[in-house]
Amino acid sequence: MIKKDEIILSCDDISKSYENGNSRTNVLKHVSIEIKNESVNLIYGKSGSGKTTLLNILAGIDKASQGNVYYCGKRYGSMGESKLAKLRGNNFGFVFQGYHLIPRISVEENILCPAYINGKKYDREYYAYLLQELGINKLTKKTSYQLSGGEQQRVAIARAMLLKPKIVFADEPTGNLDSENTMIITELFSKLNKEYKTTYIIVTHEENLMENCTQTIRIKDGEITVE
Ligand SMILES: Nc1ncnc2c1ncn2[C@@H]1O[C@H](COP(=O)(O)OP(=O)(O)OP(=O)(O)O)[C@@H](O)[C@H]1O
Repeated sequence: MIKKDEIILSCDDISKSYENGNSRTNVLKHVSIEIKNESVNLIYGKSGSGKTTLLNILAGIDKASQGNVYYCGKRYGSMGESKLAKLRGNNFGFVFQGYHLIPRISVEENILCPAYINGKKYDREYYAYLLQELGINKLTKKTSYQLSGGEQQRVAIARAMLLKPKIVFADEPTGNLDSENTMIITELFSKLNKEYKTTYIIVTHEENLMENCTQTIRIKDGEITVE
């Protein structure tokens, strides 16, 4: 049991279902989770088990059919859309499945996007540090068309980290990457967790993706399972 003041994010009895004509699919069933501040959390399960749906609801970019999500004790449902967008912009970083880079602008502009969108200054030294750590400093003038999958993923990760978010939500950040790229990324996550106290919520197919993770949330057919 985590102490109340140590919980940065939680959800309480979340369910999500989709109506399709006469049929109804229950994708998440009564999910309750507590995420400790400065922790590393894996959401692990098979394809179709509901991991992405859960991640998106925790990040406030999708809505549950039932139940509540709380950031530092504040309920998403009690905030309007613009307040929730502000909360996301100020506190969250996102690594989406499939990168979601903007195609026609440069790598540098892609990485700096969160600063432009949220009207925020960024730390230039830290930006250079991210480029160095991720091995993408020679790519900044290229566009995403000119990058390999692994390079695109590392750019997407630099973008997620730029504003030193309190929580990074990462959907399969190392999916389809080779072991070298996977190591670069998980080592950076561990470093930033220690140095900048970043909390991670990572969707993965790889149960042993990171050593020293705080908790592994196992999900099967939309339900949390304890093994
Ligand atoms: N908009 C939607 N309408 C209907 N069903 C949906 C919708 N979005 C997701 N689903 C279903 O919900 C289930 C869970 O999907 P989700 O993407 O959360 O799984 P996942 O565990 O992340 O899968 P993967 O590892 O393959 O990405 C799947 O069966 C999917 O088909």
